[in-house]
Amino acid sequence: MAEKSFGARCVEALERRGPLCVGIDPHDDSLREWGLSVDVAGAERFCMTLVEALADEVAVLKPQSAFFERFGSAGIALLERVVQAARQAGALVLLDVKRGDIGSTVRAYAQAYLDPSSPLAVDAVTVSPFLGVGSLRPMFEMAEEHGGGVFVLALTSNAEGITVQRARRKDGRTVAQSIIDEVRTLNEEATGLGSMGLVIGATVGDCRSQSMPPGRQKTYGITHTGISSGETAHDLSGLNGPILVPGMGAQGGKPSDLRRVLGSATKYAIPSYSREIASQGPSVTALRAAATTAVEACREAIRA
Ligand SMILES: O=c1ccn([C@@H]2O[C@H](COP(=O)(O)O)[C@@H](O)[C@H]2O)c(=O)[nH]1
Repeated sequence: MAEKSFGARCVEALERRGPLCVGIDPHDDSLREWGLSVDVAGAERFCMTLVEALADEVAVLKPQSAFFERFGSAGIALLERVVQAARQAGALVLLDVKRGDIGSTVRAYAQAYLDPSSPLAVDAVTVSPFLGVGSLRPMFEMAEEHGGGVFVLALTSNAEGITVQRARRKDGRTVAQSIIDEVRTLNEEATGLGSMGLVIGATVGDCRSQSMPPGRQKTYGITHTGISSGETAHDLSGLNGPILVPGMGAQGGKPSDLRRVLGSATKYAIPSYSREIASQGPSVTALRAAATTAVEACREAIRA
């Protein structure tokens, strides 16, 4: 049993370091922009420079597993080194790996990422709920047991997600809302912030805001079918979990979107930038300055 839950560690990190996650995505283009070779050696230089610049200042670092997996076993070995270096320097590491499968297989994924004895153990992972949130139970259990966190995709930042995530169920809720509701239930017993989070892109529609005029609120009832494409009207009240907010920067999301998309749940938002911050490298000083600018803008937007 871990000493502290991921929720508690997340609160501490966000309070001490500010609301920011920086993605470690060794894209071909990013490697070239830094004058690096598009291979494991180039990716290693890229990732370790980001770790050197940011791991002792930024609350959460988020390696994107795909960019490592593409190099085969050498890429996975690099991912292990990056995770270890980032955690040693004090950042929480959220592995963006979006796993999901039948429960018995999810258990193996949970062992891979959330069992502290695994070579690839991280603080938290992203998971895909599209085989049913219930199929992810072994991941939630492993997280509870070892103080890990799980971020469930609900409203992703890409436009293609809309057709699936905003589809309406027979009970009138969107698929996304039903995922949000299941994650809310998982956090019900938590003392302090729960460890089960959501992924909600900065580019999605407005949440169901308590500050909306009453006349407008009515249109967001669960049986309503006329929500425009700009309003997902998701209800995050009582979630009591952290929310990873990708889509910031390169995909067009801005700090001023946080309130619109998350409403009062903005308190535990973790806005996430990958390419935009990396584009300021390879200078360590410039990377730090970019992270400082981003965290200050997000902090200000969350406070507003
Ligand atoms: O809804 C989602 C979920 C995950 N991502 C991931 O975040 C980064 C975004 O990179 P940028 O360079 O900041 O656009 C990337 O790893 C995605 O796989 C997301 O974009 N949207």
